[in-house]
Amino acid sequence: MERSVAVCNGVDWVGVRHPDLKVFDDLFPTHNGTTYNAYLVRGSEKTALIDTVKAPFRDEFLSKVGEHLPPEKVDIVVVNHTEPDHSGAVAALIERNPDIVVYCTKAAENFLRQLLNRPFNSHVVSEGEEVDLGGKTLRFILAPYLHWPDTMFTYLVEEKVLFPCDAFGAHYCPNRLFDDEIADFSYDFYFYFDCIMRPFKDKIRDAVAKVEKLEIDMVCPSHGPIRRRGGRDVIATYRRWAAPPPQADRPKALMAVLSSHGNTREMSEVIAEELERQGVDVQTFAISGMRDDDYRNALEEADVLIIGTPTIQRDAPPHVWHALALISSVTPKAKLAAVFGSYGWSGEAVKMVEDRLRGLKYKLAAESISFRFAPTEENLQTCRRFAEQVASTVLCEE
Ligand SMILES: Cc1cc2nc3c(=O)[nH]c(=O)nc-3n(C[C@H](O)[C@H](O)[C@H](O)COP(=O)(O)O)c2cc1C
Repeated sequence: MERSVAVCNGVDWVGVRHPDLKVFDDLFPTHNGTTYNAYLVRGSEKTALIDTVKAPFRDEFLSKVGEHLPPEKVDIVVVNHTEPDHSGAVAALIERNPDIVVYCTKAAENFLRQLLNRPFNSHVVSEGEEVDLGGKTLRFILAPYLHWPDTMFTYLVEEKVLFPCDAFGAHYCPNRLFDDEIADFSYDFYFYFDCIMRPFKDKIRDAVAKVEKLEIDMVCPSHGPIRRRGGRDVIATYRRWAAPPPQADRPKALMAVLSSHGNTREMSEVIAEELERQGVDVQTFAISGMRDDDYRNALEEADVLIIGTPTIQRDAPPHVWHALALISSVTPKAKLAAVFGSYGWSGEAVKMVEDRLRGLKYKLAAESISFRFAPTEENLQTCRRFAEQVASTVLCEE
């Protein structure tokens, strides 16, 4: 079994490696495995753990803690975030020491009640609150939605070390622990941001503003290498990746269209032309051939999302559902949408897409329109009025 690793004065890594993991949370591919990082901080009077590990790895984790002190002697376990890959061994700590105190946010305390399903001692922290372990001061920084509502960061004042849980992390399992000992892993660092953090760009900006003020020598995330060399850099990188969309002179419409026989496309062309005439820039994507990333970037700059879909097999086509599924993977600039399309006989798709957008908390900029097969001149005039209505709603929202 591996041993713990000294991080800095009074701090040891007591986490575990999971190099064989192929898919994290049954959701995200992890080509280079991951680590579940946990840290032991020892003051002259008290000892605290910062996060734990996934439950199946609890024995290895407890054995690493045991190199320093019996696990039942740990006074505090700081739960920066309750997701089971970090809180999975809290139950084992409570079993060994029912007096241990869980330091966490209010949301985390609520979540832990349902995750642990047993009584536990807790201390709900407030923004900037500190606990003195005896020459080692832990300060708590609330960072809600990075990436759950419960999240906070912990800062070790004397050593200038930030423990930001999932923020600034990476699913990457090298055989050494520190960034200055291993090869470049910037791809995995970005991939992690993209999968986990990107839907919360506004929250990232809030959290980054708080930690940028701190003196930082090291960033110790809960997954992947410890940043001994590039702590400040990763914070600046997050600031850049989470920047608000650039200011534009005219509002932007993202029009995503699928059209088997050209009927919905014909409608889209008239709608785009009218939107441009009304002062709205239009970026059109052919849904079936687009690159997801181009469309995701466009979602973060668009003032309105317009979906054009035919009805195929009494449904919207799978590519259209995929385009809708991608919305929750980013931070859309606006939650305004419109839907149109052609159909043959039953025409379910437009209404289904409209319902899905409402479920994603979008507001409709205009009443949806749909026509049978090839649009007539009259239908195309309705498309123009639809575009006028969309443009007027967008311009009012500006
Ligand atoms: C494979 C296939 C399945 C279809 N299934 C339906 C359907 O279930 N209900 C319906 O109203 N129209 C259905 N249609 C007809 C199309 O919705 C219609 O042709 C429409 O005008 C296509 O618009 P587009 O050219 O923009 O793709 C189907 C068309 C295709 C090619």
